[in-house]
Amino acid sequence: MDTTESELAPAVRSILSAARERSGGDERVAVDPRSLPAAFAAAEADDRVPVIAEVKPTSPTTDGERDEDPVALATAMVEGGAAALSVLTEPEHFGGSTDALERIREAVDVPVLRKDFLLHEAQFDAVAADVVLLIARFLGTDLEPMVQAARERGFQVLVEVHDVAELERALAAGADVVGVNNRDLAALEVDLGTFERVADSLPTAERGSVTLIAESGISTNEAVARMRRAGADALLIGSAIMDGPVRANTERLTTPAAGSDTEDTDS
Ligand SMILES: O=C(O)c1ccccc1NCC(=O)[C@H](O)[C@H](O)COP(=O)(O)O
Repeated sequence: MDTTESELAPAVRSILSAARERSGGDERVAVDPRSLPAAFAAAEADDRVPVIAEVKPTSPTTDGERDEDPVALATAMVEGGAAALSVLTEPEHFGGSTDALERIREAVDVPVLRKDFLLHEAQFDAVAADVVLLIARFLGTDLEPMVQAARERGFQVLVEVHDVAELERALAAGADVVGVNNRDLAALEVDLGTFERVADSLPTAERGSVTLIAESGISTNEAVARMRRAGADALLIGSAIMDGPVRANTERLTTPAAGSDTEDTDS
């Protein structure tokens, strides 16, 4: 891990400590994944903003917990126009489960991202998904072998970064889908300028071959437009969809806003 443990918010230290202890599956998983880039292209062709809607029952920065059936939430997100889904499988801090992911993936036909804090290869074998998340900040020199181990099982890989140095490490590890998290996992503060700065540093040679996803803190159509102007091929949105009626929230954020060039005031 690049960041020293003491720099992290206490909640994140607790998440990592639990993640280190979590076991994997008994048998090696082999996946025939639904294509994430194809799902984004299909959304664009249908005039929808490509959004990965996140089933996130709770989190360290959320008050309360949504206890509805995760399959009902996921289905409503797809009905609202989500191109893909992200499902938290972290149980202790996000209220997620591998069982929920399994049931959601059976119920929908869009790609499903497993959102978790994966630190060991065996943890890939806990459940099949179309995409797995690997967080550059927490994997250090293990990033490249973890990317390879995920691909050997058939998973597509979303490598999450937060700054330009992590973007360089992600590209060196062979990432072709990169998520830029606007949430600083050390301080848990959100700044939409993070995506703008990191996307701007993507080398010209990589622009056609890397799918860029803006993650976290996106709650308005103005923020959606701002991330798209900065080069986001897709957006990962959790709280703004989970906070209220998920179908209507997804519909609002996947529908390009009239006047999307208005100045955004989100920080
Ligand atoms: O969301 C949190 O509170 C959180 C706390 C500590 C570590 C990670 C956290 N979130 C992970 C995520 O990346 C988000 O769930 C995801 O990007 C969606 O963000 P948002 O739209 O802001 O819910």
